[in-house]
Amino acid sequence: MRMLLIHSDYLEYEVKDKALKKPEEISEEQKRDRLDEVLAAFISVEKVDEQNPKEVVEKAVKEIEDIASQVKTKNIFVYPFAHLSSELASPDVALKILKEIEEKLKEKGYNVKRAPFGYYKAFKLSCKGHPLAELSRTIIPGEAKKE
Ligand SMILES: NCC(=O)N[C@H]1[C@@H](O)[C@H](n2cnc3c(N)ncnc32)O[C@@H]1CO
Repeated sequence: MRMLLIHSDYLEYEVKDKALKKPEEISEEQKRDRLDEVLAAFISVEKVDEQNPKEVVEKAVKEIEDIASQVKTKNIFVYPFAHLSSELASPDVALKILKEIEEKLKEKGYNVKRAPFGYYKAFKLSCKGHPLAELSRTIIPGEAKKE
């Protein structure tokens, strides 16, 4: 899994078009949304993550919690982003993993939104520019076989 984490004054998106034949079903409200004072987590779920989704979810949540506490925000935007890797997981596995990251963070008391999966979206972001405002993480499941 590859994550780009941006601490931002806000993130807002608007769904534009389908990017998959069968994108995630969404309500009218989910077609656009916004969160202020947010840690945006742009996530590419990778093929290797399919070997141990549970462990990847746990590691991703831990990394996001760690950074959220450093930048002092409880607002998290989980954003599916297929542009950080050339070895993407299947959409079904990717969506399942992203939903579990969202759920785990909510269980831990974070205010979490997740952008819709399988769409092209316009988005606006206002990076805060401090030294921890732009970070990236690579997560590999421990038992992953080295090919
Ligand atoms: N910027 C627009 C966009 O990325 N759209 C992506 C994601 O919303 C989602 N998607 C598909 N596979 C994946 C994956 N492995 N990891 C994350 N998202 C995925 O499906 C769209 C087309 O690839």
